[in-house]
Amino acid sequence: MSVWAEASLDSPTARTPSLERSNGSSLPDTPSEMSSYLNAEVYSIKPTDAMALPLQINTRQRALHAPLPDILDPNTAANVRIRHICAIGAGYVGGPTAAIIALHNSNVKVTVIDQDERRIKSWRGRHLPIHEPGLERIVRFARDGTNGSMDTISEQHQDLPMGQAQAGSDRNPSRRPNLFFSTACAETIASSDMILLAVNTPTKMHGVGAGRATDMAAIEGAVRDIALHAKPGTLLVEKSTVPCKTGQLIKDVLEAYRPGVVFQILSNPEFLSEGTAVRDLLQPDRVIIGCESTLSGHRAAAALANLYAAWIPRSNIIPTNIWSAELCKLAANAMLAQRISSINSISAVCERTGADVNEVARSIGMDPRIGTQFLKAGFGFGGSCFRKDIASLTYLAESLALPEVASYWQAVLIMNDFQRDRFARNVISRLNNTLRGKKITILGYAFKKNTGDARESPALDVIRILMQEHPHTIAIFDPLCSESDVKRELAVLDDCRGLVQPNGPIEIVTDSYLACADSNAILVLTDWDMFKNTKPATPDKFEATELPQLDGATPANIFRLPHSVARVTKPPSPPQTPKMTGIGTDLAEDLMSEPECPPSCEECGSFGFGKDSREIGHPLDWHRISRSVKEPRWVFDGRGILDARVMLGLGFRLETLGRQSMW
Ligand SMILES: NC(=O)c1ccc[n+]([C@@H]2O[C@H](COP(=O)([O-])OP(=O)(O)OC[C@H]3O[C@@H](n4cnc5c(N)ncnc54)[C@H](O)[C@@H]3O)[C@@H](O)[C@H]2O)c1
Ligand SMILES: O=c1ccn([C@@H]2O[C@H](COP(=O)(O)OP(=O)(O)O[C@H]3O[C@H](CO)[C@@H](O)[C@H](O)[C@H]3O)[C@@H](O)[C@H]2O)c(=O)[nH]1
Repeated sequence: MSVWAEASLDSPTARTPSLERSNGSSLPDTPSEMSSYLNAEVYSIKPTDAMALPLQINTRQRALHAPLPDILDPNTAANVRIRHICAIGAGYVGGPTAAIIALHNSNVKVTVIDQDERRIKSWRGRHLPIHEPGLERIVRFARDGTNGSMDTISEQHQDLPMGQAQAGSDRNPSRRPNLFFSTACAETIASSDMILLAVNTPTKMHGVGAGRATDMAAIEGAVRDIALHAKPGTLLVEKSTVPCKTGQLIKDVLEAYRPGVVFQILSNPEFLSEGTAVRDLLQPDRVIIGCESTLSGHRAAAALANLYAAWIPRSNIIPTNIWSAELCKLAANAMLAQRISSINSISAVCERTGADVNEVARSIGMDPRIGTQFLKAGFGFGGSCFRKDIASLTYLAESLALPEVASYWQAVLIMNDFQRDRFARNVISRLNNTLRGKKITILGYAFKKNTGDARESPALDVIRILMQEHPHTIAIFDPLCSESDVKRELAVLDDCRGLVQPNGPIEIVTDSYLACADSNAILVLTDWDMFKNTKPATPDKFEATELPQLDGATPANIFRLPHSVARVTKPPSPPQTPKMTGIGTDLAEDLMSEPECPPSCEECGSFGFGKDSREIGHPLDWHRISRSVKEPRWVFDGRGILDARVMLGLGFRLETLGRQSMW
């Protein structure tokens, strides 16, 4: 271990001795060998190694370089010039993160690369591949530029320290594009000073650790590309959620493919939630930066901190060591999911006792030690993160010979499955234990509102269980999920081949009223505001967003206020006319024109992304639906969003998780 601690990382050309491998063997050559190496190696950490290493480095380095410069001091990175940043992975993290960094650092070029040509084409065009409230305007701003009356900020303030360029003016400047999307991976990597790793890290589906371990293939591929093409001294930032100790693996892979060349590795986990990604990125609770305890480690971390400091108070930036940074992401997700499973377990008790889970959640949430968030009972959490990150944590714990820790977190997933199963089985039970000849309507496929992400939707498992009862039709309506995405997800059901073909039992319907017509039961599976039968406090917004208001910021200057001027205040209640992501209409008018779509563009008129945003936000008329469904008008509320009295008044039989039946 001391080999690494002693590495002279302060010279960009110095050879970095790699960590000693426990079995003493050389690194594998082929990608598949490398993949198994990554998975075997990451979990072969001895508990003593995992805990002692940062301490050893700290102790050693304190002796070598005491005191190390402050990461939060802007001058610490004075000799680190970041002119070009590359984000690998144009997904839910890479795209929005790059866009916000570009927006706030107009003197830095930011290029997002991906091997998926379709995705890159979408990012370059009018139909972004992911939907996030407010994102489109920000991408337009940074990607296309504006044609205001002033010279570009980058021309005017070229010698200002990074991140301070925007603060200088209170007029609308013109702005050259500084956000790019490309499939030219090698060239982009080669010209970058900093690389953000934002590739997918799903659960391994086969082989060692299948179903639990993290599949490191995408990380490995990206790191190999970096090793082959990046300049010596390039800063590598882990944005992906990875198992603890991945920084060490990355170092080993780099050393294997590019022996002797030094790269600095930072861990900077992303905490954004889908549906609120723009708000989360603009005003994160904290930014964690894990680095090595060396002079160059601190300089690298300070360079990253300077980028964030363009819009985030330095007090919200938390420096730490790499392993803590990696682990805190898994731990945060596990604890959030654990709260949901906890309240869901209580919901089952409520149904049998007559208690109301909403009342219980409200009462316990008022204890400030517990807090109100993530206590909404429902038919289980979904999304691409919680399940796989808890699986990764349990696998890590097992690998560290901590079976009790593993089974503790495993219970969170078991409770989630239990909740989903009992919701689906209750539907079948209420419909007399048979779905033959019946139509079931599913309102909402996305795992949560305000996103079109169809991955890991808990709806899929409900559909799987319902399909075993051979319903005549399952009609699915979601205001934002695209038909092709839902079909792709449904295709993973083992017994689902052909089910979504014409005349198959599963229909994806673009009209909510058609989806509900003649239905024997309506299942509300996403908490879209449009499904609610009460007036939502904040309606679903698409182009408009729920961004917090900033004191002293007009819509036009909100992005140019230095954070010291912009004080965060609570959003006004009731909400004002929604702002267009904070970029005022005057700036919006200055936006350079968007690329045109070809006349044959399928997305221009398609369901999902092409849909008119005003139509999406239009609330459902439950009265109209009550007249078109079959008696006895069953509604199963999997998200606890429907007002029972209103539904009963319309003649529905409402079943809500965590409450006794209402009919
Ligand atoms: N989705 C979220 O809300 C969220 C939030 C925080 C953290 N994360 C984490 O961030 C990471 C990315 O998540 P995501 O949802 O953005 O994933 P994603 O699947 O949407 O995007 C990943 C992209 O990386 C690309 N890619 C993979 N290997 C590549 C390579 N070698 N070169 C170029 N491109 C490559 C893929 O083609 C894909 O487009 C994951 O580790 C995830 O756990 C996700
Ligand atoms: O009280 C609650 C809160 C959420 N959910 C469900 O939990 C799932 C996840 O919701 P949320 O956490 O809001 O969305 P994600 O986009 O999955 O974000 C989580 O996962 C991301 C990826 O790691 C992290 O960055 C975020 O911090 C973390 O909140 C969804 O199905 C929600 O419906 C509930 O059932 N009850």
